[in-house]
Amino acid sequence: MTEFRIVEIFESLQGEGYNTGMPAIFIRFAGCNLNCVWCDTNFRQYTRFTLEQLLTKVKQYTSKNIIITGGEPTMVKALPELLLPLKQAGYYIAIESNGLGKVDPLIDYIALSPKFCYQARYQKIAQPTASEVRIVAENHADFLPFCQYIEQNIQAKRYYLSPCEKKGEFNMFETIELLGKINQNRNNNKWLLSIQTHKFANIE
Ligand SMILES: Nc1nc2[nH]cc(C(=O)O)c2c(=O)[nH]1
Ligand code: SF4
Ligand SMILES: [Mg+2]
Repeated sequence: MTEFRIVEIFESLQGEGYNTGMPAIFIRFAGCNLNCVWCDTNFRQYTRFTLEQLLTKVKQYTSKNIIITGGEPTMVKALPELLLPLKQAGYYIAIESNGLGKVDPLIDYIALSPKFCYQARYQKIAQPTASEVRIVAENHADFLPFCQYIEQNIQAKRYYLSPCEKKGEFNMFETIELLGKINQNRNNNKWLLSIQTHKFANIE
């Protein structure tokens, strides 16, 4: 029987990107194909859930929005087995992915966060379309060329830079400075700022 490796399930508000404030049930899957030094998620500790246990748990919450996250949820082979019954039950499903895997077509909203620290891995683009792209801002001479490369190769409605949290500090100045540079000489289709607002609101 299929088992899902789940780090946590909780109901909260989307903290990041265009849907900030949207109530949602977060399903955090274990496992990731990357190992970013500033990763804020323990994706190695998990509990096993059967499909039935997972669906029962989800239905205990009030929200009709689901955010599939991780870890890296595109690595979860059995994901379609979960997505189909969730869609049939009327849930709106969003995903948070690093963009290295293909996103299932049943997903309604795709947020991709390509990682500059693994830029060589993005030479081949697995998922060339998204609802939004969010890149964690890094202070490096090659960072903005990476953002431009992603903008050219992943077609999205919106592009964001997001401050990076290291040891409880956000590189806010660096981030807005980078935004200024990438938006120089453009009025529309600007890159936007995405903040992990849940960390300031002290919610999950
Ligand atoms: N509130 C809240 N919003 C989020 N958006 C993306 C998250 C993630 O960890 O993928 C996250 C998270 O962990 N909490
Ligand atoms: S891709 Fe995301 S979950 Fe995976 S190591 Fe990097 S920050 Fe952590
Ligand atoms: Mg998080």
